[in-house]
Amino acid sequence: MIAIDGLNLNYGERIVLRNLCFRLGEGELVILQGRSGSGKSTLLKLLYREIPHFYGSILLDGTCIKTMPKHVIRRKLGVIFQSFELLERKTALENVALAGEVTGMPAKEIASRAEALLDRVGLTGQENSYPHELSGGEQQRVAIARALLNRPKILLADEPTGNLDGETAADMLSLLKTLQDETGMAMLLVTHADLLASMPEARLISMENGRIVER
Ligand SMILES: Nc1ncnc2c1ncn2[C@@H]1O[C@H](COP(=O)(O)OP(=O)(O)OP(=O)(O)O)[C@@H](O)[C@H]1O
Repeated sequence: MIAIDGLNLNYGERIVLRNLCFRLGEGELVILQGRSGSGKSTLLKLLYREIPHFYGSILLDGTCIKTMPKHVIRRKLGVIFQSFELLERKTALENVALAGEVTGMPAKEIASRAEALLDRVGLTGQENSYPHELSGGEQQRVAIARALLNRPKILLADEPTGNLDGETAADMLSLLKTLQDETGMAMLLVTHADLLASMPEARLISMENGRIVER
């Protein structure tokens, strides 16, 4: 589903990714670790095209991502961030709905999917709350619902529990794992947390010297 070969990326003089190769298969769960500043977020940003320029090859379902319109990538890839990144002036439901608006989904379908997803992540009754009225864990649940609205085949999660306390973080990871099992999507999870115990089936990789190393 994702095939990366010979990926190189510099920020000025700083070489971040060097000749990186990586494969993510259908339904696979991969945990990416590595030192701060090693390039983990950069790799995810390249995948969802927040960073448009790079040297090398990134294929998504066999197609080079440089040739794919952004809305097509958004349909294939869901993304969750450490800082949730919800729009403050929009309600939980509106934040989730946005993901369907950018990919051109019909309004009726957006509404029914968004409500079902908020329900699924445990936010029934809070559809009309604004982000500042929600706890960190609840905001991350909204972000998860938003990431799943387009039923992506791949979920990218960049430190999704970094801003949550230990217990809430564990709940969030268990929710992500359950949703992954239910949907069959692949998941690439960047995290510092020690998850081996809670996700024993995960493939563990790390970013070292600009490359991916299997662990
Ligand atoms: N926009 C940018 N301009 C210049 N340098 C950048 C930019 N973004 C990231 N970097 C640098 O690229 C390197 C990799 O950053 P990246 O955020 O990918 O690391 P990371 O592994 O995700 O780190 P962390 O675990 O701390 O989030 C770092 O040295 C960082 O300072």
